[in-house]
Amino acid sequence: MSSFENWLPVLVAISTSITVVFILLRPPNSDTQPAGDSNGERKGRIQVVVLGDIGRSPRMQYHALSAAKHGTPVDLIGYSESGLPSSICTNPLIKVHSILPTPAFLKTNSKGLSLVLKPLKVLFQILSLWVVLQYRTKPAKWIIVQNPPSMPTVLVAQICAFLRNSRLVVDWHNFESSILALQLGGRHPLVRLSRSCERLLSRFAFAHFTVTDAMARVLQRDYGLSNNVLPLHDRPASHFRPVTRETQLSILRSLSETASFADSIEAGKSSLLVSSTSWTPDEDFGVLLDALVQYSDLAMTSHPYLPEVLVVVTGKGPLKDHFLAQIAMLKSQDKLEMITFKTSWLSLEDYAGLLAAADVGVSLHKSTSGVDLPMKVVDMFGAGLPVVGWSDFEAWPELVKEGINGRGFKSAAELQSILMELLSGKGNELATLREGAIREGSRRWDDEWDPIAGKLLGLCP
Ligand SMILES: Nc1nc2c(ncn2[C@@H]2O[C@H](COP(=O)(O)OP(=O)(O)O[C@H]3O[C@H](CO)[C@@H](O)[C@H](O)[C@@H]3O)[C@@H](O)[C@H]2O)c(=O)[nH]1
Repeated sequence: MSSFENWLPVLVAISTSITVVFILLRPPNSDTQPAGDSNGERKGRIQVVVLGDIGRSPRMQYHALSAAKHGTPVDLIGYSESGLPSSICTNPLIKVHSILPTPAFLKTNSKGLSLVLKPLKVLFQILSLWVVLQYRTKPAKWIIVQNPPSMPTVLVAQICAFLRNSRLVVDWHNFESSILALQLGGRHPLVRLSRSCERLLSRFAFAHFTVTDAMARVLQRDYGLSNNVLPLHDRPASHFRPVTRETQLSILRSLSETASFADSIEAGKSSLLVSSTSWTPDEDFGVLLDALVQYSDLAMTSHPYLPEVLVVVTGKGPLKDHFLAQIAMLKSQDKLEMITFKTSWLSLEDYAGLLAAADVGVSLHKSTSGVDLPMKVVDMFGAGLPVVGWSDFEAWPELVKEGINGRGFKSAAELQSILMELLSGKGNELATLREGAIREGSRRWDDEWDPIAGKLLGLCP
């Protein structure tokens, strides 16, 4: 495709969105009172917005729960694809508002059709988000919006905040431009356009939360943001917790993914390795497969003392089938004889239990920006699970302390040798890392949120 063709959908989307905004400028229940006025309802109301599946957006759920804990009414806005934890569903202060899902025919991969359908998809997203933010919810004092995606979410939230006199806080999980660069290359015009949009839009926000200190530095240095850039690290929620050996065994027996291995794990003949993912291109499961092929080969030949490994990968997402096909091929070639793979999507309670009962957690998150971090590692620490993760990016040491609560690797060969060290006889190193993980996980989300976000939002001293 020529670069003009690449640009066209974006230009059409931007112009269409601006047109739509002007058409809809005056919502019926608009409220132009200044933020924080005497209107009781509005005074503390917070909207938490993600253009993604709320059930798979734990950080946005945690924002909602924390604000509600301080007595604030919350509108939690996003797609309703996966089930939500009961702490959200039964909370009288949290109201979930579903954004209309994008129709399947607009999600085409065909290059020709995408010229027409991509702008339509963006337009559809703008309209459905707009309807929720402007018509189905009351004006709020604060809007916390997840970035990415920044287009069109942050743009729409920004305009709604302006029209309703709300204060916008951008919650930076990563940069949209760096995710796009993974597919298109860093010099692609769309990537540059996305970076410019992110930069421009972020200027108008009242404040910014970032998932790392390194990300805050990038916003200050490269995006020119000077005020209210607040690192707010992910921390485990209370449902992730370490459990006793007896509870681990009963969890292993109760979960269908692990039940047939429970005795063998108890006897030390098998180990349980867990990874969670959204099956996106920034996680290379090929690295794990390569490492396990080498591990299986050694366990079958020169290192017969190595245990069998049950690998449970949890999560939903686009690349899952590709990964399953790779496993089937390796199995048919007898390259994974010591390894059993299971994939699953579990209830929150079972997911937390699985992490607490496992031997090692694996993170393959490669960080497109270098300054974001995988939330799954935080879940694992909360459950007292040692982590082995891809470490070749700037922010990794902000989360994992080498040899204390986890180990980092930069290649399949390194991962294989770490797994051999940790799993052979489940030696002392694993026990040391487990103690470190429990220590690291003991600082919880509320301990982090209250003094930073709670203070900014006026909910905590
Ligand atoms: N209930 C349930 N949840 C699951 C399951 N498997 C995974 N999850 C959820 O899915 C998350 C992992 O999804 P990813 O999309 O792989 O997230 P990540 O890379 O670990 O971190 C993301 O969020 C960070 C900020 O919070 C970002 O910094 C990072 O870039 C990324 O977007 C887990 O933390 C967990 O909440 C499951 O079986 N059941």
